[in-house]
Amino acid sequence: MFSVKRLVESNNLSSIPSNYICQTNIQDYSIVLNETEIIPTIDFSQLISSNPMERSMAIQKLGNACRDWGFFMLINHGVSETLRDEVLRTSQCFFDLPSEEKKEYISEKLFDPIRCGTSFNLKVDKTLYWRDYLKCYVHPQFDAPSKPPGFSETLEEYTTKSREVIGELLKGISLSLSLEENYIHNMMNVDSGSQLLVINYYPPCPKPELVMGLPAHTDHGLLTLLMQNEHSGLQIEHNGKWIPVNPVPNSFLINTGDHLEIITNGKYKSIVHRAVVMNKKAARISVGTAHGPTLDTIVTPAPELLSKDNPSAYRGITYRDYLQLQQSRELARNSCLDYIRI
Ligand SMILES: O=C(O)CCC(=O)C(=O)O
Ligand SMILES: [Fe+2]
Repeated sequence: MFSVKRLVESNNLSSIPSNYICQTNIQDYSIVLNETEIIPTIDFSQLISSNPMERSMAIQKLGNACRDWGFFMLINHGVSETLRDEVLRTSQCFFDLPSEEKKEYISEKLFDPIRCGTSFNLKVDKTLYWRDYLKCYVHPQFDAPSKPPGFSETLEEYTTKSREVIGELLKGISLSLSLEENYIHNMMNVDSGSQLLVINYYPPCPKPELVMGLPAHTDHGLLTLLMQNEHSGLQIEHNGKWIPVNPVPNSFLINTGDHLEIITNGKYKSIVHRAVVMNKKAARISVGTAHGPTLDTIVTPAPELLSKDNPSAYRGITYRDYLQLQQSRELARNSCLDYIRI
């Protein structure tokens, strides 16, 4: 399999092949950083609290985080550290498998249930990105590689738990918009919705400042739930600056996706983020689950949120067509949302 991990392991790399050198990366670095900015933290236990006062305050905080940041850390979510560690450990084992054993999963077909590959989309990428990936659709039907032992079972348990967490967050988000608790669930067919697991593997790099793990982009779907191993690399764009994210241990990172932006008619914007490579010695692993509607759902702004002063700003499009649109283009900060904006 064509992979950055193999490239790094097979050559004693001291220089970076020219097709990986990212032109914009270095100058981009100059706008990085303002560590004093405080990324919001949401306490999941308060969001599901039986104390109405506590819950309503948490919902308000959640709404503010979605409106002002499109990004927050989630603590006290109830997913055990053991399970998270096992996901990371078995993911490493998957990427360590000999190429022969991963061959059957190599695919660039968007709707193949299991796909592994490198960069973003080799058909359209002008520069190659310093990441290998495994993507599996885990809902409504669960699919995952049968190797290494225990991988599939661990992923099934983890992705079920992450769906439960996202389900509660979406209830809180509906309420934060003064909609009925199950509004987004019903409108987006969330219970039978699509969930895509993406495991990113960023190998060590001798000159990390020259490459990019994933360029600036937004995620499709309603919400993405992300965790990572001990190495950093995620940056989010906030008020025109790149903010490096150093997650609180054991927290999840949650970001709003394009489809939450559509249904809220732009109130909760899909956040631009990217993954830089920072490590010369160790690999970074991040595990994301993107939660969306069913593929056939036509996503439009919620009529309840529209008015004469706030007319619909997005054309309706099925989730399937949107995914196809995203895959046909380079990954870019100007998300496919530009294409459906009215
Ligand atoms: O690796 C990360 O932290 C971010 C990954 C990401 O943005 C993605 O998979 O869409
Ligand atoms: Fe992303």
